[in-house]
Amino acid sequence: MTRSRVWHRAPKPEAPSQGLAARRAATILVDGVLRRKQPLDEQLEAEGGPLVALDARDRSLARAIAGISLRRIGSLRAILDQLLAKGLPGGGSGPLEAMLITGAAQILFLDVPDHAAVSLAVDQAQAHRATKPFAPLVNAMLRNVARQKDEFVPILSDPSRDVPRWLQTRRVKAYGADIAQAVAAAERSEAALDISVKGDPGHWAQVLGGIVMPTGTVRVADAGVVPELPGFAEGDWWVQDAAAALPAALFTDIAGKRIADLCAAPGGKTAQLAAHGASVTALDRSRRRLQRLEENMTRLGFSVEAVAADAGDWNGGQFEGVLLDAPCSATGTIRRHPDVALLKEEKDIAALAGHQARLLDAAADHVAPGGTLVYATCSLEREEGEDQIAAFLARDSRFARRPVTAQEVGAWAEIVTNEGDIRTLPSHFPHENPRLSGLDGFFASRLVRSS
Ligand SMILES: C[S@@+](CC[C@H](N)C(=O)[O-])C[C@H]1O[C@@H](n2cnc3c(N)ncnc32)[C@H](O)[C@@H]1O
Repeated sequence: MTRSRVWHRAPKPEAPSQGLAARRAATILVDGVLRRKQPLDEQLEAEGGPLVALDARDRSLARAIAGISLRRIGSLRAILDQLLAKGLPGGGSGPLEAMLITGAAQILFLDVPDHAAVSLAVDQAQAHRATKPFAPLVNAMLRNVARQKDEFVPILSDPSRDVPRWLQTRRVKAYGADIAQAVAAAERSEAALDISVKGDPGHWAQVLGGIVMPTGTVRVADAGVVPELPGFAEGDWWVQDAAAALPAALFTDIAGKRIADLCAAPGGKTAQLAAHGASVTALDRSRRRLQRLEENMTRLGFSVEAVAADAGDWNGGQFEGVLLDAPCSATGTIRRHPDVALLKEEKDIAALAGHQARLLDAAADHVAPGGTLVYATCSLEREEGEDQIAAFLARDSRFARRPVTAQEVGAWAEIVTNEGDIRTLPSHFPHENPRLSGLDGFFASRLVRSS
């Protein structure tokens, strides 16, 4: 039987007695998302977080295990369900489910010997009071996963299994069944490192071993540790998904103009505006995130005005350009943040859309007559994109769309809608190397104020 498995690169495995710390950390991360509903990035950035005591190699292994476990959680749960006729004992006491999920993920998707994955999961179960009684079950289950790999091919080959049902249903409704399935398939691959560069993209593609995308983003597969790459410390480039680089690029001739970036941190789009010579006021409600923006601007050598304020009630006056990269469900970024699929709920969409509408109205008042307003979200939900702009244009007659043309985005017609907005999908930019494929799902619209 042909295997449909894709091996994800993990650091070379060690002897089974080693590597327990990395497995334990991965289990804590996955358990944090599943039971405590804590975002992965928040756990990774937290003081004293699970990776703190690990060396670089174990950190990278723990991240790889947690990442693939969350990315393929629907398939992994289906396989465990098939093996566990009566469900998880005790409804899954403590981190039992996370131990099984991370163990099975190593067996099915990572280049880790089966016996190491099984025995390290059993060691973890034995070391934890809540799971100790179930150590024999962990052993039996994971041995069965290893033994029956080929029987799971039908489960593993349906990408929609890894998308929560409510989200898949919405996608089918918004984009049709084929595109929804292509998006789910694209989300199975880990995203590449995308960077925006100050200088010549061709030069940096050569230095970093990457490719140049139609819009000038440099894309690198398997880049390694970002701060150690050439040009990072020197401030020659910054990390930014190719789709995330599109909204700020919709402002034209901004050298010397005043632009307000209203939801700015950590500053990817602020950096683009500054790189094009704009005088940028970067606003964010979160002081912690604004501090990161300031650190990023210092590294890049850009001088911007950073303001900690709520964009909904800020009295900052008028600008020639306003960018509103609004807080959103982030359902376009699941390739990069697989935990989003597990942490968001359908009811969040309407609440976020209401918040975005209020921010959009506030942003509109900061645009001087003749000025440009760019609205963007990294969501695939129409309520946060196309519908939001349709409703705004219907209620604010001062604004009209200035349609984006394919020429403005590297002749990439696929990402421009009939109305002249940008709509990218994770299934865009297919490449023979899956690690170089895909885009974050973004929406962006460019509006101009007449009076
Ligand atoms: C999508 S992120 C921005 C990403 C950023 N534009 C970039 O390119 O790096 C949204 C940001 O909006 C901020 N935010 C959320 N609600 C806000 C509000 N009412 N006023 C100002 N900032 C807000 C969040 O703190 C978060 O940093």
